[in-house]
Formats: sequence, structure tokens, C-alpha cells
Amino acid sequence: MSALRLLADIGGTNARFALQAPGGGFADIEVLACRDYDRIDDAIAAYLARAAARGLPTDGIRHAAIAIANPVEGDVVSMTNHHWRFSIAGLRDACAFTTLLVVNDFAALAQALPHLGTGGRQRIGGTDSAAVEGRPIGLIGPGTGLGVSGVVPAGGGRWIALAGEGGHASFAPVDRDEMRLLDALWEEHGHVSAERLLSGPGLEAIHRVLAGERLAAADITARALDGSCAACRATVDAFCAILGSVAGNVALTLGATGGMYVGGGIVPRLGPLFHASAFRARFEGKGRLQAYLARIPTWLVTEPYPALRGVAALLDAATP
Ligand SMILES: Nc1ncnc2c1ncn2[C@@H]1O[C@H](COP(=O)(O)OP(=O)(O)OP(=O)(O)O)[C@@H](O)[C@H]1O
Repeated sequence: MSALRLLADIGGTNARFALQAPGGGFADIEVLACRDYDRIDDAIAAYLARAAARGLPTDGIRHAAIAIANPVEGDVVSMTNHHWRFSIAGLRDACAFTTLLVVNDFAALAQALPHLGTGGRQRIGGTDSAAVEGRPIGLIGPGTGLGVSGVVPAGGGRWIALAGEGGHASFAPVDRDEMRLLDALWEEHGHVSAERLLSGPGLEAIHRVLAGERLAAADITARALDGSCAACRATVDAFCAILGSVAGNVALTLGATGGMYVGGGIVPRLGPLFHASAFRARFEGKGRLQAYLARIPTWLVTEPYPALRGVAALLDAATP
């Protein structure tokens, strides 16, 4: 029987795995590409086999927790941005776990936020001291999709994470260029959610509309960063500005005076372009509520595996 616990954070592109001794640090973090596996069971088995080959005692793991990028309601989990679909009870039995916790990835990430020290985040605007203790904290994160969540205080130092699907709320343009974006995406999708712009595919869609060119998200960012493509820079600037507006909407909706975090895999890859962007100005740019938002600090999550920390905390609470 292994004392280790299996933790996973599964997005539409990457599946991050770790093993953890109860109350201890993470061992053997590994990132697998979801597309390399037909089923989630296969990815888990591959990770555990590799960990065992590295000498970790993976036989008889009893407790596991998975954060995953889709709504988790009931027993059947069907990923929005990838084809994996599974029954939680079926997976638990197939892997012979006693406990298998499956939660929304952004709810798991949100759970980690109140515990992120200054080493796990970088401030983008406002002041740290303006964050009001014991008030809701918001979260937005573009990756394969757009995660939106937050935590609300539950008393006694406990926090309740929100498992919403705010990335699918409708996109609202704020100027004529963004009207053009909306117009073009309407043609493609009918309903245009914020995620249609604030995600890897969203970055590519913005570039397609603004520059009339099909380019992969990573190439757009690389060319914007090295200064070789003005249109790529304009795409990244538009992306960051829209992210600021949508983050401001989330902060207003939650009353997130405890602060607002930006997570997900894309923004850390934008480096100095994000810091130089209109993100913060657009976060605050809400007319009569400008002064309210100006007081709310915005932070970029820099801790490398925050959702694993959150899911470990949830597993602590769920297991004896
Ligand atoms: N350098 C880059 N610049 C911008 N976008 C990038 C870059 N590299 C990868 N991406 C995009 O980032 C997305 C993957 O994001 P992330 O690393 O957060 O994965 P994920 O956790 O699987 O996503 P999610 O949890 O949202 O489903 C892909 O859409 C990819 O196109």
C-alpha cells in the first residue's frame, strides 16, 4: 500500500501529474500532452509507470484528486476542449483508488489563491496593501480555454471556491476595433463568448481578423516578442486589453476587493508585453466604477503548479 497520493491538473492541452506524501511536498511532477493518450486512464497509467521506473512506490495508491478543465456535475466527466470522457466511479474502480476527487481546474486553482505568498505572484497594478482581508478574490486564466473562478470566505480561515463557467459569458466590445472582432466571430460562431478571444485559439482568431493571416498562438507571441511582426504585436496588445476588460467584469461581479488574479498558461508567456499592455487601464476603465476598481490589486500567478496545490488542499479536506 503506497502512502503517496496522486494529484493531477488536466487542461485541454496538458496533463500535469504529481505524487505527494500526505502533508508533504510534491515529488515527480511531470507534464504529459493530452493528445498522446486516447483515454485519461492511459495517461494516468503512463505517468505511474514512469514514476515507478524512477523508483517511486506507486503500487497501491489509495487517494487521488484531479482538477480538470470542464464543469464537474455528477459522475460523468466530458472535457470541453479535449475528447476525454469518463465516469468518476469507473475511473476510481479501474485505478483501485479508495478516494478519487474530481473538481473543476479553476476551482482548484482558486482554492490555492489565499495561500499564494508574494513568491507565487507578481503584481500588475494597484497596491498589495489595498487588498481587503476576508473579501472575495477573483481569478481569470486564458489557456486552451478561458477559466474564470474565485474564492469567497467561509469563516474560520476557510474559503469556498466557485466552480462557474464565466469564460463562456458573452464578449462585450469596448471600441470599434473590437466591434470588428465581434462581427467577424459572430459569422463563425453565432454566440461569441469571452473564451473565443481569450485563449490560445482566441489569440489566433484575433490575429486572423486583425491581420488576415493564420498563425499559431506560439508564433504570434514569439514574433511579437522579438519585434519582427507589428501585426503580431497588435494582436497581443488587443488580447491583453480584452483580458483587462473581462477581468474587470469578473472583479465587479464578484465584488473581488480581496484582489484579482490572472492564471492560465498564456499570459506568463507574454512576458514584458503583458506588463506594457493596456491590461490594467482596461481593468479599471469601467466608467463610474473606476475608483472602485483602481483600489483592487491585480496579480499574475507565477507559482508553477498552483492548481496542484489547490487540489491537494481539497484532498486534505476530503480524506481522513
Ligand atoms: N507561446 C505561446 N503564446 C501564446 N499562446 C500559447 C503559447 N504556447 C502555447 N500557447 C497556447 O496555450 C494554450 C495552452 O494553454 P495552457 O498551457 O494553459 O494549457 P492547458 O492547461 O491545457 O489549458 P486549459 O487549462 O485552459 O484547458 C494552447 O491553446 C496553445 O495554443
